[in-house]
Amino acid sequence: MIINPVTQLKGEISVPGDKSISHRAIMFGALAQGKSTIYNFLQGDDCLSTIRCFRQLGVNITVNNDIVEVEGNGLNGLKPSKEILDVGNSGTTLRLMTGILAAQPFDSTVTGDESIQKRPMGRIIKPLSQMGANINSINENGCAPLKIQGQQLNGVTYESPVSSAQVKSSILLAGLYAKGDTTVIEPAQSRNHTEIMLEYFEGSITTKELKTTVKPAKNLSSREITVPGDISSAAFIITAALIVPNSSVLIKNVGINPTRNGILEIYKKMNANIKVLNQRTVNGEPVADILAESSLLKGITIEGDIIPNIIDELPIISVAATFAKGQTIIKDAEELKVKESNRIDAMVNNLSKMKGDIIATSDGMIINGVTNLEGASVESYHDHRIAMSCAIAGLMAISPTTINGSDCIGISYPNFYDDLQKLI
Ligand SMILES: O=C(O)C1=C[C@@H](OP(=O)(O)O)[C@@H](O)[C@H](O)C1
Ligand SMILES: C=C(OP(=O)(O)O)C(=O)O
Repeated sequence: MIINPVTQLKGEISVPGDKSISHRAIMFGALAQGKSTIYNFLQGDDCLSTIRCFRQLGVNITVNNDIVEVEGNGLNGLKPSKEILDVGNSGTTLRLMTGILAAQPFDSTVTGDESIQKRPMGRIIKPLSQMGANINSINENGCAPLKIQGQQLNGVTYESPVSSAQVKSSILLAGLYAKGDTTVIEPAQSRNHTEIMLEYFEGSITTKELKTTVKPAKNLSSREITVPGDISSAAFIITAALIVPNSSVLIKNVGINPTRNGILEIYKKMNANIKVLNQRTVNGEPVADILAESSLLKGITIEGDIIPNIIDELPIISVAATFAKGQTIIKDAEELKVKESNRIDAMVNNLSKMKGDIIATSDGMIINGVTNLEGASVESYHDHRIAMSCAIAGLMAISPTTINGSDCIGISYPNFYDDLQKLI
C-alpha cells in the first residue's frame, strides 16, 4: 500500500462492525438454543476464523454479506471437529474458544498462524487448569498448538494478574459449564462485551467493580444482534481527522462502551476537537456518532488503569502524539509486546524511519512532537493495527509512504483504504 500526503479530509463514513462483539455473537449464537441473526457482522479475517472453527464444531452458520445467521446447537450440542481447529491470526478466537472446548465431552486440537503460535496461552491454561481442565501446549512452550482434553469443570475464584478480556472471557465461558459459580477478579477493568452479551442471551452474570461471577447455565436463548461500529477501527479515522489540517469527519454508529472509549478521553486531554453525538443503546451496548476535526494536539502522560481500555489504540495514539506539541509518555503498556507483533518496537521502528522522535521504554514509549514526518518504506510486521497506524502517519508525511505487508489490514478493517479514499 502506498500512501500519499493529503491536505484535508472531509465527509461522513461508517466503520465496520466491532471485532470483539462479532466474535462473541458467533460463539453465543452457537451455544444458544435456536437461530440468532447478527447484523453488521465484521467480515474481517479474524471473525471469519471464528465462523470457520464453529462450523467445524458442527454449527450451521450462513453468511450473507454482513448478515450472519447462526443455528445454535444449544450449550451441549457442539460436535468434535475432525480436523485441527485453526484460528488463523486471532487471539480472541483461540482464548475464548479454548474456554468452551475445555468443558466439552470430547477432545480438540487448536492452532493458528506463526504469530498466534508465539502468543502466551499460559494465562488461560493456568486458570482453566484450576477449574479441572486438561490443556497441553504441544510444543511445551506455553503457546499454541494446544491439545484440549474435555473435562467436567468446577467453578473457581481466579484473581488474574493481567487485565485481559480474553483471559476473563475464557474463564467465564468455561464457567457456563462448571459445577458451582465461577468468579474472575481483574486488576483493572478490561472490555466487558462478554458480560453484556451473556446477559442479553439470558445467562446469569453479575459484576461488582472488578469482580465478575457467572453461574452455570442450563440454556441460552437465541437473539438478534446488531453489532456497533468498531471504535478501534474508528480510531484510525478519528486520528487522521485530528492531525490533517482543514479536516472534519463524521463517523456514524460507533460503539462507545465505557470499557472501550478511553481513546476519546485521552484525545480530549490532548486538546482534540471531538464531539460525541446522537448517543443511544443497541443490545446493551452504547453507540454514538463521532465528529472529529483538525486539532492542535498537546502531549500528555498516559498510564495506569486506562491502559487496558485503549490497548489496541496505543499504536495510533503514538501517531497522534507524533503531531502533538510537547512530549507524550506511554507507561504500563507491556501488554503491547504480546499482540500480533511487538507493537512498541514496531511503532518505534516505523515512526523512526519516518523521522519521528520516538523511543521505546520497558513498558511503553516516549514521543516528542515534530512538525513533519518524511515518507519511508515501513513494515506491517503482519500486524493490521501497525499497518493502519503507519498509513495514517503517511497522510501527514511530506513524501509518499510504502507499507510493506499491508494485506493484514483485512484482519479487522477490510475496507480501510477505500474508506480513507472517500474522505480525501
Ligand atoms: O477480548 C477481546 O475481544 C480483545 C481483548 C484484547 O486482548 P487482551 O484480552 O489480550 O488484552 C484486545 O487486545 C483484543 O484485540 C480483543
Ligand atoms: C490484539 C488483537 O486481536 P487478537 O488478540 O484477537 O489477535 C487486535 O485486534 O489488536
